[in-house]
Amino acid sequence: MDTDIKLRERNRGTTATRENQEVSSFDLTFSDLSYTVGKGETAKKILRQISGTFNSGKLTAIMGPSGAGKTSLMNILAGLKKSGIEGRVNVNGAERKFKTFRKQSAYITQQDHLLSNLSVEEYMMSAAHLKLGNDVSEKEKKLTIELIMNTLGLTNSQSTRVSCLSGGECKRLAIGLELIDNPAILFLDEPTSGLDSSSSLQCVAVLRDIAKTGRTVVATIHQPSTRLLDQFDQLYIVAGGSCMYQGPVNSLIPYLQSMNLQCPDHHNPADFAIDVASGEYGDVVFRLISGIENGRSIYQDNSSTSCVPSTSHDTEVDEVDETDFMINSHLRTNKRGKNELSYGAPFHTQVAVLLRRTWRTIWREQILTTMRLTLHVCIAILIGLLYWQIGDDAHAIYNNAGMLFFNHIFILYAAMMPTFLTCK
Ligand SMILES: Nc1ncnc2c1ncn2[C@@H]1O[C@H](COP(=O)(O)OP(=O)(O)OP(=O)(O)O)[C@@H](O)[C@H]1O
Repeated sequence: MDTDIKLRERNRGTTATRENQEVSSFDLTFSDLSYTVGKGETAKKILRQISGTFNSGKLTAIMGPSGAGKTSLMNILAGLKKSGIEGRVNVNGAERKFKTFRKQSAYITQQDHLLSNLSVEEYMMSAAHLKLGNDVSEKEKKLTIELIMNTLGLTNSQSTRVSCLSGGECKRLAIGLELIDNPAILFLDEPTSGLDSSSSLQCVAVLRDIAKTGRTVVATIHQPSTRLLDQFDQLYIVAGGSCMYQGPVNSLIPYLQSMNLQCPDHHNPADFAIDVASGEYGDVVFRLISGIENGRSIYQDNSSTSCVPSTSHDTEVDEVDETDFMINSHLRTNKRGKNELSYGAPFHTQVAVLLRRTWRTIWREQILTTMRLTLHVCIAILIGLLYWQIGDDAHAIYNNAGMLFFNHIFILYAAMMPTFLTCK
């Protein structure tokens, strides 16, 4: 209760400075993007001169049948793939610069690679130390993570270890960790995979809130329910490496209707669109791709002009409520790392934070720690008995060398043991 009040007070305090906050928004456009893997006869075209626009302040879903090229597209846009690519990717109209872009954006993978023995708060704090560096005070870091946890609904679980979190909470934690250094563009690969419908809704609602703060949020998504789909602002459908639809979610059905494709009553529009993209309604995909000019246009359900060039978009950010602003204001204050291209914490801080974090995780592996302690004690007794008082005996030089060799090997393997035992 106290924390709630404090947070509200802090929030009120930051609201006063709202006018002074610079909102850096990044519109991502890509044109004639092709992606080919392999060479010569084995070459495979994954993306085919695809174009599109992902606007700031919008939550965009990339949808499509399995193998259509969604992940490839997102990896290319996030800068994770660099070879075999043709075409242009622009940020706010200027060519994307990899070094800058990697710092302006964050990529949240489908699998959360989280350390299971840390609590939510410890995890967030370690990330804050690493990402925000020494220029940001401890108090400011604490405030930042408190606000992120509050916004993502993780406050009640802040002392819970990752191993005990639900799937939805793990996903929200993964998002929270990326939010600490205030990325302007957020890519998420299937953020709802493995979550039940209510956790999926919660997760996407969080993403929607983040988008409302002026960020560009792009997520690939598989078979969303109608309710889930409604949470998204924009939809980008990939079919066989080409763009089949780009536009607002609620314009999807009118677009398909304009191509003589009638979504059956009570049918999930997302499922219908995927069926169409998979070719279940005949060879209409080509018409759909031409209709949207392979992503060069954005469809709008407007009787006079149905398609507008993808560059003429509305970048106006929706009105944000108190919660949205919490992310907006406090995270924006931490933008120095992004804009000045610094590397967050200096090397010695990184080493110290990572050592502390590793020590905690190892110590909390109770079975492992007990085993290691027992093993060390047993081996120490054994070596002590075997090589008792040989150090002063010049005749036992080979035994001395043998003991040193044995100790080195033992220390080496004992250090590797946690990796063997904890890797899955
Ligand atoms: N490096 C590669 N070498 C060969 N084929 C590849 C490579 N990368 C991707 N592909 C192929 O490209 C196609 C698109 O892959 P991608 O992962 O982008 O699809 P997707 O739409 O994300 O699928 P899913 O929804 O199943 O994850 C697939 O057929 C995949 O096998």
